[in-house]
Amino acid sequence: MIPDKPLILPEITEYEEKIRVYRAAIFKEKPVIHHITNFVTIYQCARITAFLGAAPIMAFAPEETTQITAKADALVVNTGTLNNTVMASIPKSLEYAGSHHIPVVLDPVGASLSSYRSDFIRFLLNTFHFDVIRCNGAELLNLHGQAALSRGIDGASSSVEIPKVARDLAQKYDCVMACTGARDYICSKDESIVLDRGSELLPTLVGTGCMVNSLIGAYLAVAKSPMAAAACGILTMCLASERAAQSLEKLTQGEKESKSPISPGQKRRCLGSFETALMDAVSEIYTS
Ligand SMILES: Nc1ncnc2c1ncn2[C@@H]1O[C@H](COP(=O)(O)OP(=O)(O)OP(=O)(O)O)[C@@H](O)[C@H]1O
Ligand SMILES: Cc1ncsc1CCO
Repeated sequence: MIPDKPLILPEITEYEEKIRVYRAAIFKEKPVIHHITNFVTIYQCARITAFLGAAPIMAFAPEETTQITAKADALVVNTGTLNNTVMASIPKSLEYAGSHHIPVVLDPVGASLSSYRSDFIRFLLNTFHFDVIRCNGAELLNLHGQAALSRGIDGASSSVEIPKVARDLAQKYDCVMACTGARDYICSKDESIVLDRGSELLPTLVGTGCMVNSLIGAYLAVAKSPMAAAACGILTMCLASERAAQSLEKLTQGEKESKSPISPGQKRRCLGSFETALMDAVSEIYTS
C-alpha cells in the first residue's frame, strides 16, 4: 500500500519550481495541444492553453483529426458533448497518438450519465493507453463500476474510497489517475499525492476541470513525466484560483467601508470577475 503523500510545504515549493521550469519550456517550445473536447467550455480551454504559453488547436472532424494530431505535442480528449462525429474522431487520433508517442489526457465527463457515454468510455479505456486520466469523484467511481453519485456533470463526492479506487484504476490502466475536487488525489501505480488547495469559488464556475485538462496537456508536452504534469496542472489551477480570490477581495473592498473579509454573498455576485481574475492569474503565475 502506498501512503498518501499530502502535498504540503516544502513539497509545494518543489512543485512551484517545476511549474516555473515547465512554463519556461512551454514559452520556448510553444507546444501544440490538440483538443477534441466539449462544445460548452471549448473557448475557456483554448484561452487557458494560450495564456499558459502553449498553442491550442480545437479540431474534431474525422476527415482531418489524424493530421491535426500529427502536428500536436499532446492530445486532450473530453467526452462532455459526445456525438457521432466526435466518436469517429477520438479513436483515430488516439491510435495515431499511441503509435507516435504523443501524450494523451482523457476526461471521461459524465461517465455515469448514459450508457451511450459509459459504453464509449469503456471502449476507449480497454483499447487505448492514456498518460493521465483526470476526472471528478463521481466519474472516478463510475470508471470503477460503482453506482452513479451525481445527476449532472458535477462530482461533489467525498467518498472515503476515492484514494483506493484511484490507485486501483492507475494500476489497471497503467496511467496517472488525477481525481479532483475539494481534495485532489493524483496517483500512479507507485506514487501518490494529495493536494488540499484551491479557492472554494472554483466549483461555482463551469469547466474548471476541462481547463485543468488543458493545463495538464501543456505540461505533458514538455515534462515527459505524467505524474509531474498532472500535479503541476492541478496545482496551477489551485494556486491561481487562490490569487484570483484575493484580487476579488481587493475589488470588492471598495464596496465597503470596513476592511473585514467580504461575505460569501458578495463573492457570488462577482463570479464573472473571478473567472477573468483566474485567467489573469494563470497567465502570470510563476513566469519569472
Ligand atoms: N471545493 C473546492 N475547493 C477548492 N478547489 C476545488 C473545489 N472543488 C474543485 N476544486 C478544484 O477545481 C478544479 C476542477 O475540479 P472539479 O473536480 O470541480 O472538476 P470537474 O467536476 O471535472 O469540473 P467541470 O466538469 O466543471 O469541468 C480542480 O483544480 C480542483 O482542485
Ligand atoms: C456543462 C457541460 N455539459 C457538458 S460538458 C460541460 C462542461 C463541463 O464539463
